[in-house]
Amino acid sequence: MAGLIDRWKNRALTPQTVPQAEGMSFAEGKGLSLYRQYQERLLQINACDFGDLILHMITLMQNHRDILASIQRRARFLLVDEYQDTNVAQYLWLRLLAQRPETEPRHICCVGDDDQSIYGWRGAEVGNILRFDQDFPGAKVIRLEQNYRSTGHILGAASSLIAANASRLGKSLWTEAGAGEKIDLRGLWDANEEARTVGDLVEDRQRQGDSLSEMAILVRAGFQTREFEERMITLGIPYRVIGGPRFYERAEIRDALAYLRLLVQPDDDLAFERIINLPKRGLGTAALQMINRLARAEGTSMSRAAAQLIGSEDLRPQARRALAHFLEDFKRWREQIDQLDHPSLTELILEDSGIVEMWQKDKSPDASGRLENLRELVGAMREFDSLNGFLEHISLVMDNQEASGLEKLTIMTLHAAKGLEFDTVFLPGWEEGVFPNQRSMDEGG
Ligand SMILES: Nc1ncnc2c1ncn2[C@@H]1O[C@H](COP(=O)(O)OP(=O)(O)OP(=O)(O)O)[C@@H](O)[C@H]1O
Repeated sequence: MAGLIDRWKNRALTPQTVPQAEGMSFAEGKGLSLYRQYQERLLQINACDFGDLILHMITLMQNHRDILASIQRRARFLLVDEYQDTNVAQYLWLRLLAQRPETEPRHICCVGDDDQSIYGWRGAEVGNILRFDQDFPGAKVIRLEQNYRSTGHILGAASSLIAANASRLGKSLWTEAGAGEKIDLRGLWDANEEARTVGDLVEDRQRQGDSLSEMAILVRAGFQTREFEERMITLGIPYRVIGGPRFYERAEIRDALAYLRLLVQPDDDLAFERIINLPKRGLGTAALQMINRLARAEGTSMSRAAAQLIGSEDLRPQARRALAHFLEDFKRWREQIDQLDHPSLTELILEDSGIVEMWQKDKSPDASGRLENLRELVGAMREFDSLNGFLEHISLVMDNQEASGLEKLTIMTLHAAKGLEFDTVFLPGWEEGVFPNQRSMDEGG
């Protein structure tokens, strides 16, 4: 619901202006009415959400011309960066600010690059920049075509790729930096081979005296960092993941690992505590405290204390039932250890426990990335002979504390890399469905 409302706000739609058909689109037709109630509640508690910051300004400026005029008098020079990433609401807000009376000078300067529009998925409208000279007649368009960042070969390759884009103003980049090294293009079998090859190339460059902090691996989606992280750990190359935790430190991965650890080691209290109420199964703090107290009193593990508790009357019946289910699930999964291979067993656990469903129902923007990470985890397990072997590997990986002060190789998504510069860049995973991402092909933007 939060996502839906945010998208409406990005398009400058208030509860009064959401089109009727769209208003019926959520919660069995209640979307619009929930939006209205949400706005009323915000008003009652004198609060604004992020989208309101601009939406209220638009409403205010549209309905109170005197206020608009006074703001226009104060904001005489407008400078906008990353114009290609503005959404409808920001655009309308800007138009209102910029439309000073004809008799007064208008000063607005927008910098942007239609070829770098990467935020369509959160409401950015590349159309804003494409229409700029019509929206602001008389504005002068200056093409900044000299590039200071990249060498000739890189510009050439990038320009010919982007030439295939459908909506763009078009420009021809050039540089005085010289042709530079050629782009090294290789077809490799899978991510594992990519990680090996990149690892070797990084080492080669290090031997030639290149600094690790001048090298980066850029991936399209978060789950892809895993192969590279493992390879760098094996080679002892210090690395950092920008824009998010390292793969095995991500919350959903730690959750899944806790399930697996408890599976093979029922006395692992840390794992037990992490997942006892994840996904939520009505075993809150009270139940947990009771299990904890009993475990300490008896000098036993929480799993064993929990098993005792379900035979007693101490817990509320609902919590007792939930706890019994939880323990039965684990008993059933343990019986499968010898029947199923460990990736299939993990898939089963992720499904049965409700973890997958929990993320499928989650409407936050990173939920689909978390599901991808979980799939990647199952994929990673296939490289090991047994569950124990895999878990041992993980403890080694997790132990590999981030060394501070050292030069590090950077691993990050292309989105996080915007505006940064490196001497050597590796771009793995350019394959159907990954880059471009399948979702962006299906949904556009
Ligand atoms: N006139 C110049 N002479 C030399 N170097 C320059 C010049 N202008 C920009 N640069 C260099 O080019 C790089 C990119 O500059 P800048 O960040 O201003 O570009 P940008 O177009 O705003 O980038 P983006 O598209 O990411 O917004 C920087 O390393 C900067 O130092």
